[in-house]
Amino acid sequence: MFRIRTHNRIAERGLEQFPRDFYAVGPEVEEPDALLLRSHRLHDEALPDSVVAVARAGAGVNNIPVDDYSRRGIVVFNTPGANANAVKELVAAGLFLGSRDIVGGFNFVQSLKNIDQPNELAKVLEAEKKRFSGTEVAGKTLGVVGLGAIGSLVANMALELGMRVAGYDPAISVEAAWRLSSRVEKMDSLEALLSASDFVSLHVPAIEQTRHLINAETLARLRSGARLLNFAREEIVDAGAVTAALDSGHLGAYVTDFPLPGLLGRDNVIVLPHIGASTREAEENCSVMAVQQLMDFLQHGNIRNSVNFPATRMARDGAFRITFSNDNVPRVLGSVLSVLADSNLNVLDMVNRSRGDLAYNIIDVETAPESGVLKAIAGVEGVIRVRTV
Ligand SMILES: NC(=O)C1=CN([C@@H]2O[C@H](COP(=O)(O)OP(=O)(O)OC[C@H]3O[C@@H](n4cnc5c(N)ncnc54)[C@H](O)[C@@H]3O)[C@@H](O)[C@H]2O)C=CC1
Ligand SMILES: O=C(O)CCC(=O)C(=O)O
Repeated sequence: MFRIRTHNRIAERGLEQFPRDFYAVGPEVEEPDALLLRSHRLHDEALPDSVVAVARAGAGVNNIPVDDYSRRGIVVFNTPGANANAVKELVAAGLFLGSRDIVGGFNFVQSLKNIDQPNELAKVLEAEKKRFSGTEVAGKTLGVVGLGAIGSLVANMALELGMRVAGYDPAISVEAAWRLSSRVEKMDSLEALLSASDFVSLHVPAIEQTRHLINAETLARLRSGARLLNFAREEIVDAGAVTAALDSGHLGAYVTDFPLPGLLGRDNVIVLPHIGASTREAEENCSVMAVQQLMDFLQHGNIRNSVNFPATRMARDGAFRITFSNDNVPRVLGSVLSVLADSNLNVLDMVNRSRGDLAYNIIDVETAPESGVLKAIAGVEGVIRVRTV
């Protein structure tokens, strides 16, 4: 029986893939083998010793202490691209919310609910509508910072709206580069992108290197009146610097999915309650992908879409399987193979992959390994965690 503890609302379409005869799943599950969550924050929360994997049904993993878990051999998964279209569509809305006073106009019309004569209503609307005029996005330049799963879709979408698009991503993946239209102008630096853009949309992960990427200095590079969209994460933007730039008029508007008290109640700030990925389709995609990855890992030891361990997969034909993670240093694999040889276990197949400081191994053996063998493997210097699956 595998035990999965869930946090947040995980779409049923994924959860129903767990065969219930050998999976216990739910928020109250004790001694879980794995956690399945969305934005639930795991920093400062004790992790049960039983956990071997954490699956994030979504893209960002800044709610998970990945470095700490890596040292403990806990495999962290995410679901790359599964919610990208949902975010792209909300960014499209964000562009229009930032360029036309849709929110002001909507609130104004709502405030007229006590006028019951159509003629009188029409008169007030005609007299006041000039207060809510805006600009068009067509012909303007959108700068996209981060051209991964979401940024590349946003860039291509903006071209379809008739915008010019500039992109900046010093570590763009081959896959994202293939997706990107050749009409997107590649910028050499963030500063160059900011000074060329009327709108800027952020699509980078929240990591140490991107904390306050947008600050007083970088905001100063923006064209006067430019609009900033942040559907990535709160910490990428220095909110104090943004409010100062809004107050001075240098920044025309801030549209974000990440509310903070100082941002609320301002005319030129549009704040949404982190709903970028809140569509039925995205929630289902993320849930299905996360569940499939977890099951493949728990039942077969295969790793796909992990943010800390190397992708590792080996076909299975009924053999007994041992998996182990280790520090990526010489002699660990050799010592483990010696343990197997000393125990008369015949190796049928094996795979060894590394990523940075970590390595992961799948070894199929002909006969069932006894618990003493697993203990001996765990005792090899550099081995982090051992399982039989
Ligand atoms: N509002 C919401 O509900 C959602 C927000 N997100 C946020 O969006 C972020 C991006 O998501 P994806 O596009 O799926 O991730 P991704 O991993 O596919 O793309 C991120 C891209 O940012 C680039 N990058 C990293 N540091 C950079 C820097 N300093 N300057 C420029 N580019 C840089 C990377 O090379 C990569 O290509 C997530 O990490 C998450 O924080 C994701 C999904 C939903
Ligand atoms: O699960 C959610 O609603 C948040 C999605 C998100 O922010 C992400 O995937 O990074």
